Amino acid sequence: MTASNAIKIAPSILSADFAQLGVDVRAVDAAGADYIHIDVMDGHYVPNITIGPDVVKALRPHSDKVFDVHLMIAPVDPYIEAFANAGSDIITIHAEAGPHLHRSLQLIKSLGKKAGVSLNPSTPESVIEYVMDMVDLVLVMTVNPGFGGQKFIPSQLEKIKRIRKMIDATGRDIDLEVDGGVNPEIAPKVIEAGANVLVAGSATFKGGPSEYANNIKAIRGN
Ligand SMILES: O=C(CO)[C@@H](O)[C@H](O)COP(=O)(O)O
Ligand SMILES: [Co+2]
Repeated sequence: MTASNAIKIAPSILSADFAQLGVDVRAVDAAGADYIHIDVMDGHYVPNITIGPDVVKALRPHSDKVFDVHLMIAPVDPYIEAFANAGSDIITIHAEAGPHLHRSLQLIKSLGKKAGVSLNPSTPESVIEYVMDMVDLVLVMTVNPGFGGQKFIPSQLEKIKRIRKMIDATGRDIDLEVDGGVNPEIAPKVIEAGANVLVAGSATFKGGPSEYANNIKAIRGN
């Protein structure tokens, strides 16, 4: 395995202590996180409300790690620039949320950010066929979006395998990220299927700050 396809762990701060998010971002950074996964929910596209661009901006000075911003917003286009300006490195949108996927990806790229597309468990991989030349990351949701702490949906392993083939066929360095219910037992299965970025919320933050490094190590499998 080369450095470019080494496994990356992206703690989802949805499971952090919201009363001291900056402290928890520093803690997972120091504990070995590769990306900081930030779940943005609008109470419309998903049945939960989390954080906005001002919070991303406030967190930015707390870590130099990649800010992997997962936007669960519809329509998402009016908010992309604010999240870019807030310090996002990767901006991931849901395939159906733009509402025009190609246009949304063009916007993200025009702002100089890496662009990701997220697929819900019921969304087929065919929706990304004609935008593969624009994406830097494909996110496979292995739970329905909206909440942390849900159970991994095994049917998504086949989708991960198919997307790995689509990515390899491009010859480009595109992250294949898996999000939802990932823990040390599930991690080897999604890696085997072809994922290289593992989001983990509850499995990273369980047990409190003294456990973050052990938890990340256990998910990474070393
Ligand atoms: O985007 C989402 C949920 O919509 C995720 O990022 C979850 O927050 C991951 O949490 P765990 O399933 O790992 O607890
Ligand atoms: Co997420």
